[in-house]
Amino acid sequence: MTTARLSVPKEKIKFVLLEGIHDSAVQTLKDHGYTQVVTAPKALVGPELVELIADAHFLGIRSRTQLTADVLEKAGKLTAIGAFCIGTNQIDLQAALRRGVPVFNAPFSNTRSVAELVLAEIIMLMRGIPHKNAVLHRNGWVKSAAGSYEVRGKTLGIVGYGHIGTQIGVLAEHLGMQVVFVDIEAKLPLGNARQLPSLDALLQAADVVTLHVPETPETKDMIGAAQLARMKPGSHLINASRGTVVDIEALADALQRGHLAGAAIDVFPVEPQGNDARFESPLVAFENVLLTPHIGGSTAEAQENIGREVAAKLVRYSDNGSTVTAVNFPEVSLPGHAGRSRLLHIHRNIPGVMAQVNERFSKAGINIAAQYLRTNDEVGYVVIDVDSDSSRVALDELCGVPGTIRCRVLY
Ligand SMILES: NC(=O)c1ccc[n+]([C@@H]2O[C@H](COP(=O)([O-])OP(=O)(O)OC[C@H]3O[C@@H](n4cnc5c(N)ncnc54)[C@H](O)[C@@H]3O)[C@@H](O)[C@H]2O)c1
Ligand SMILES: O=C(O)[C@H](O)COP(=O)(O)O
Repeated sequence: MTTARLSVPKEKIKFVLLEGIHDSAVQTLKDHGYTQVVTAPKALVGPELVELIADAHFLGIRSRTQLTADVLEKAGKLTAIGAFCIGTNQIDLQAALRRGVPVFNAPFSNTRSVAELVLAEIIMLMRGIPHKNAVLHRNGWVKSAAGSYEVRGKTLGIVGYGHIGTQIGVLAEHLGMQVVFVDIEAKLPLGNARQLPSLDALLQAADVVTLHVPETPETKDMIGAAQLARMKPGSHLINASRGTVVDIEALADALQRGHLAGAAIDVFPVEPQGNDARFESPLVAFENVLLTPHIGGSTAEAQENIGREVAAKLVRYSDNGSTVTAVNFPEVSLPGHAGRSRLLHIHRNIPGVMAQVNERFSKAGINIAAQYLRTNDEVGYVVIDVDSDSSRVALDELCGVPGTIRCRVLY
């Protein structure tokens, strides 16, 4: 891979924001002097995506845009990526790291929105509302208590007790539910929640099972035919995590046989690219399934906050070099550098790079005012503050160091 020298004046830095990212992001960028912002309302794929990001310095996406190693390879100027959501499974994080591109996300801003939706779905499912609603839309009438239950006293099983799972547990207890959960980590149970030793134990105990794990190789098809068979007859499944976590054919089969009384599904193995595309799923046949178009985090509050939060992280990286909260990159927290020039150097983590940097600066007579270094297994990130009149020479020296992936001077 060739070394990228990326020192661009602010007004020439190009941001591309896809998937209808909230205007608060554009406003935040403008407030900080970044005026070249291109937006698109949906996810892009193939040549359309490659063409738009070919000269982008910063790219903002949500959960739909797939940033593979191949796509990243074609975005030679890319400096950082913002995932304006929680999940980062749509990005090849290792490929981005190897290209010296940090990835930032919004780990909390939409979690309350998901928790509120799931809480509503628990009640809707336990009262059989999806089916009753569908019947009335066909001019029918089903006034009956059969299959309708209060949630009070019932058991909610939470799979993945993180930011979303914990909030749902607390809200559900307020409704009088018993809460059990599983997680790969030992977690502090909030309220009266209890951590169970296995997924099987949870599936056998819960009246409603709700999934809140990330997409990983371990969570792929985590709920398949065998797990669905272990759920209580007449129980309900909610998935607002990732579409890959549930085997949809197996779920359709469990619903068909009447083993499950209902489900609420917000995420799907294959989702349409945008609002003009067609949605296909075997679940459309079931009136007892609440289907939503991946809108768990789609509220005005969440999207506005995410827009501001992730744009601010990109601005901070661009203005200051800070990589704090990057999900794939050595994290460096940096003070301001008023009165000095700041150089950023991203290199392969091989022996001798720092020795080379210091030797070259010493030979060129460049005084280092401050230096910060963090590494991980693959990459080193060093930030060097120098007197402004030596910044050009310093950049030339830095870019010449063997192992350099990227070097940049901040204006
Ligand atoms: N539907 C939506 O619009 C929407 C919105 C936000 C987030 N999400 C999805 O929800 C997921 C969870 O969000 P969060 O903020 O709670 O994340 P989080 O990282 O705070 O929590 C995830 C929890 O899952 C646990 N976990 C990981 N692998 C596991 C496994 N194999 N078995 C059991 N537990 C496991 C983790 O230890 C962690 O406690 C996100 O990764 C994202 O994919 C969807
Ligand atoms: O990962 C997330 O935060 C959710 O899946 C929401 O994704 P979205 O921004 O594409 O709605």
